[in-house]
Amino acid sequence: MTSTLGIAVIGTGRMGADHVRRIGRTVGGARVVAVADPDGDRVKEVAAGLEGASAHTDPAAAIAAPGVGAVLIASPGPAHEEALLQALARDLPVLCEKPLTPDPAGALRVMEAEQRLGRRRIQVGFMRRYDAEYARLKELLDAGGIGRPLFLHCRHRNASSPSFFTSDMLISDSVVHEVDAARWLLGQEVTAVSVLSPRASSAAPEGVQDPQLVLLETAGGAVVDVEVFVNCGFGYQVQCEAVGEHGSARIGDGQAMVVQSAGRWGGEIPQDFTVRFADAYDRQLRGWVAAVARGRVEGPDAWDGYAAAAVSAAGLTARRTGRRTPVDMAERPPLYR
Ligand SMILES: NC(=O)C1=CN([C@@H]2O[C@H](COP(=O)(O)OP(=O)(O)OC[C@H]3O[C@@H](n4cnc5c(N)ncnc54)[C@H](O)[C@@H]3O)[C@@H](O)[C@H]2O)C=CC1
Ligand SMILES: O=C1[C@@H](O)[C@H](O)[C@@H](O)[C@H](O)[C@H]1O
Repeated sequence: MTSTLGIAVIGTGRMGADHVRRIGRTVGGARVVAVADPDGDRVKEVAAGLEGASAHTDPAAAIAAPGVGAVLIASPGPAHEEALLQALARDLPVLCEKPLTPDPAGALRVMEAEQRLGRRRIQVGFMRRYDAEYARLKELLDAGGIGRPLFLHCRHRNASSPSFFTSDMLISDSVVHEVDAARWLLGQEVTAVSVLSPRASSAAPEGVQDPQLVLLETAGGAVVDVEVFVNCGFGYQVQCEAVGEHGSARIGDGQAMVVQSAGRWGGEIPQDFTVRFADAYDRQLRGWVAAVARGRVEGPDAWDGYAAAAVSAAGLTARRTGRRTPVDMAERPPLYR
């Protein structure tokens, strides 16, 4: 007989509430048994839609609640470390939204705690790895379909940024996705970062440097450019073109349906990530639950989270100094090889 996995969801904002809905609707074999958010009204509202789930304002209490067999962390990045350490102290499997931690020092502490357990417990929510278009691009590159990759040209545009967004978060919260995608697609670590900042858009909130152009150099000699523009106004766009020695391949044009009518042609642009990456979030969650049922944790690991944080840290220095900044990366521990 298979048992149902009881999940504690930490943070019930946009992503936490979205994951709660997904667990209820599209993921079999699991249910939410506890939710936590310091915003008491919000957490009660989310719990009210769940049968038998307890609501907490203290994440530690949710993680320790009866029936919890796994933890999903969807609080803001700076709160991840504390919740991760609490979950690891109970030897629970975790799906942690990106970034694992915004800073490499925090990620190292988390990896140390996981290594003390001697087995993987953490999956990081780099959901692009579960997106059908990204998976096809990865397959093509792995098969040598366009030869040795030379460039990735990436665009990451949000219609608008939340009120708490800062210039640093364009790198540590947004470009962190491209950092992981580039490492995964190319199978190479990022070794240096440069950042160019054009005159800020008039749509950018006061004091926020938006957009930015982030350049990543990889150990294998590829170059990745990322335009990140989080107040572009027109919608959510994540595009990636790989250029290799024998060809190029591009994803993210979103042209599933092109309508021709009344002398015009066109399609729709999704307005946010919950639409563009809906299938990827589902596949990510199903994969995590299925692996946990087999006693395993798979997918992007804490090393991937650490590596992304180390690249983000170099990016923040590069932006502040205007200089190309080498990435300072620790040695990869055996658990993550
Ligand atoms: N994979 C993806 O595409 C996306 C990932 N994210 C990630 O999800 C996480 C949450 O982001 P959003 O839902 O957009 O933010 P949000 O601001 O909508 O929600 C965060 C929630 O966490 C709560 N919170 C604050 N401190 C907390 C703590 N110490 N413990 C528990 N809860 C706490 C807040 O009260 C709020 O309800 C972040 O790590 C973010 O980077 C966000 C958007 C998309
Ligand atoms: O992860 C996400 C957000 O946290 C981030 O702030 C957005 O820029 C990204 O597009 C989204 O996927």
